[in-house]
Amino acid sequence: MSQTITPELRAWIVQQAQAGCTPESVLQAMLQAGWQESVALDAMEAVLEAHLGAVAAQDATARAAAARTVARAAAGAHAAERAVTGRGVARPYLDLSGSPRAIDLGDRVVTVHVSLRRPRLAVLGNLLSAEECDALIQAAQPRLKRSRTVQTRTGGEELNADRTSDGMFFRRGETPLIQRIEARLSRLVHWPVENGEGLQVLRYGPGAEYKPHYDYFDPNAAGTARICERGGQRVATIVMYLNEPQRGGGTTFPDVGLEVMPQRGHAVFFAYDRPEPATQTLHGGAPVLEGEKWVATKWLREGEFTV
Ligand SMILES: O=C(O)CCC(=O)C(=O)O
Ligand SMILES: [Fe+2]
Repeated sequence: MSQTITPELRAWIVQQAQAGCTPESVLQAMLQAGWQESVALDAMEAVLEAHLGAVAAQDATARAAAARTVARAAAGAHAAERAVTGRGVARPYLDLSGSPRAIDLGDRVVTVHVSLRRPRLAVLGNLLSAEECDALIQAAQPRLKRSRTVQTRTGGEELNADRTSDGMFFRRGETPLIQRIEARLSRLVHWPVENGEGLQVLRYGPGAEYKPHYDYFDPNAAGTARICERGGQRVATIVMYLNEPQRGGGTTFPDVGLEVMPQRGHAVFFAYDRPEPATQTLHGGAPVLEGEKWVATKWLREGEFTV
């Protein structure tokens, strides 16, 4: 069957939500009708969120009650997704309900440029100031070494031919600047500072790249259990751009043909609620063609990452 969201399907989903049907039962009905699970979940979320937006634009009296019902259903769609996929736990997320152009984090107003459902991804602007970017580069520069990647085969670290950048890690909370940025990221994605790994800074020279990879640890690799003793799996990534190479160096997402261009102070957030390719979070740093590229990466774990 065709897996597109028709106007009839939209109307039916909204009707079910307004009639008080549980999101689980709506989802079950869609699965029985032959919908693929991921498409059904996307459809439910998309329709309910869009409906919520439309309701908010209508007159005030009808608005409040209808919005409450549909908001409950939209929240339920997330819950249904977690139930169906065996994920009973919270994950880092951006609050993009109502399609905001900007998110006020208290000390900074971050702009929202692109949001994607699958992979769960957002491109953000103004996450770091130019001064913060420069300060991170300055502090990282003397500590750079050829990048190593965590080796899931053994649980140790090794040089990796797929990754030709230089890198270093700050300790979590290492300096007031790092503390400020970590607290901001925590507010952005509703995730405890303690669940974050130390901030990693990478420098790519001309020709350097990071071939497409997943940030989660391969569940089938022998070393993964050991790595996950400290904080569990990785569940989300925030890549922050600290400068702008002249050409090349975008962050690519081959499953969806997306390339995010490095802009100083901007960032790409993506989340993977299970360690599976179905999350479509395969990504890489494309070769830098001219100039240098600097990024800071924050990896978020399921639980507290002990430093
Ligand atoms: O450099 C990039 O654009 C991507 C970096 C990355 O994938 C990572 O640090 O895990
Ligand atoms: Fe990565």
